[in-house]
Formats: sequence, C-alpha cells, structure tokens
Amino acid sequence: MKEQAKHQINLEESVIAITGLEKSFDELDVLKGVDFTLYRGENVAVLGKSGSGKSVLIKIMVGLLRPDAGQVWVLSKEVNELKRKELDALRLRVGFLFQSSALYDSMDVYQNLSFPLVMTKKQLTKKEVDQEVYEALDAVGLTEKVNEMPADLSGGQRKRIGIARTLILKPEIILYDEPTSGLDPITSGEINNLIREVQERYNTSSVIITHDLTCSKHTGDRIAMLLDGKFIKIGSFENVFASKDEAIKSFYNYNFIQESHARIS
Ligand SMILES: Nc1ncnc2c1ncn2[C@@H]1O[C@H](COP(=O)(O)OP(=O)(O)OP(=O)(O)O)[C@@H](O)[C@H]1O
Repeated sequence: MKEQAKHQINLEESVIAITGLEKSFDELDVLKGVDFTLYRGENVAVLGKSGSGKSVLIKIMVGLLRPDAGQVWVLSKEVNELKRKELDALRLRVGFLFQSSALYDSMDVYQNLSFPLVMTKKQLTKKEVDQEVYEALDAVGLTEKVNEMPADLSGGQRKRIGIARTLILKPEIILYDEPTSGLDPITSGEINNLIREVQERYNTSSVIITHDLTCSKHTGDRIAMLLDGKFIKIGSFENVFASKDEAIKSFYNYNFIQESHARIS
C-alpha cells in the first residue's frame, strides 16, 4: 500500500469494524457473513455487481437498516446497541453522500449547506456560518456557485455541492454511494481527485461504494470485492485483480469493457 505514508493510515486504529454481518429480505440473502475493517485515514472502495448488497452494507453502517446477525462497530460504538439520541450523535460524525446527492431543490447552494449546520450547531453566528459555508465550497472548488439553485448546476457540480454539504459537519468518516454514477469520464475523474483531496485536507476515512473500476483504483487505498454476500478479496487494486478467481476476472473484464465504451462514445 504505497499510499499509506501519504494519507497517514493508522493500521492500529479501526474506525469501522464489522464481523459476521448477515442481512436478508424475506427469501433473499443479501449479506452472508461480512467481515470488514476500515482504518483511520484510509479509503476503501467496495466493488460489486449491481444488487450485490453494497448500499445495504453502508445503510447498516449508519443504522438505517438493522442486521440479522453480526456486529457493526463505528467509531468504537456498537451501532445496533445505540439509543436514538446516541445514533443521531454518531451520524454527525459519519457523512453519507447519497447517489443522488440529495440536494434540496427549493434552496440555493448557500441554504443547502447552511441548513445542516444550523440544525446541528444552533449557537453559531451568521458570520461563523458564512465562514463554514465558504470553506466547504472552497474545498470543492465552487465558491462562485453560492447563490445558484441546484437545478442550474451540472451533474458534476451537484455531486461537488453534495460533498461540500457532507464536509460542512466535519465528519470523521465519509460513506460515498456511487459517487461517479451518471457522470462522464472526465467529470468522474474530477470527482475521484476530489475524494482524494478531501481525504488529505480533512483527514477522513472513507468507504466508497462503486462498480466503476477507475473510481475504485483512484480513490481506494484498498479495494474490497463483494460477491455472493461476502468480501471474497480485499487488498490493493493490483492485488485484487491479479486474482485467478473466475468471478473476479469476469467482473473486471465486464466493467473494463463498459468503461472503455464510455470513454470512446
Ligand atoms: N429495504 C429493502 N427491502 C427489500 N429488499 C431490499 C431492500 N434494500 C435492498 N434490497 C434488496 O437487496 C439487494 C441488494 O441491494 P443494494 O441496493 O444493496 O445493491 P447494490 O449492490 O447497492 O446495487 P447497485 O449497484 O445497483 O446500487 C437487492 O436485491 C435489493 O432489491
């Protein structure tokens, strides 16, 4: 892991630790014994086919879904043991970037960013809120969009504003759900760079859910391959895809071809 020194990954300290996680919906067994560790300062990209349970996994991490079995520790708290208030407090320390960016369409960029801040830190002055909003917009390179409405932004800009809105609460962990979905290859590349910049500037640890090979390679210090309800391989991009496992090889070949098509079309 050559990125280790650069991002100061602390292999002594886990910020997420999962053991024996299982989750089913009626007859459908989605997660069948997931073990996973995210270390402080590290980015792990979770790769898997559509429907493999990637989103279910991150929803369980923030207590939006309850597991059927197993333990999920986030920032040293057992998520399923937490009372409502404790879970709310934990969620302030864990930013969640939804696939859709989930901006409020009726609010401009300033209001989208200031809203979560004033809801959680009611004692802040207007000047302090302004400062935080501009700092978060600066981190994503979009200070000039402060008064725009979400509908007037491009897809890539909406993603950036979504990231700024996550950053404004200074989370220790960020969970990205398909950060590059629906974006062209160049804009995807910019978002991948931004995910790395955020990791360095804010000292965050992140899980990046994706089926985009390029995104996983650029944003992940490690790659975790979710297949058939379990992580079948976790390691560097090169290490994971050097595997002789037929399922991993076929995932790589399929997605490599899809992405090559996207680049030339
Ligand atoms: N609340 C729910 N109730 C019933 N089934 C669900 C629920 N949430 C997820 N599922 C099912 O669990 C499976 C895994 O879903 P999930 O959204 O985690 O997949 P994914 O790997 O994130 O896929 P994609 O890459 O397409 O977003 C799917 O078959 C989905 O239909």
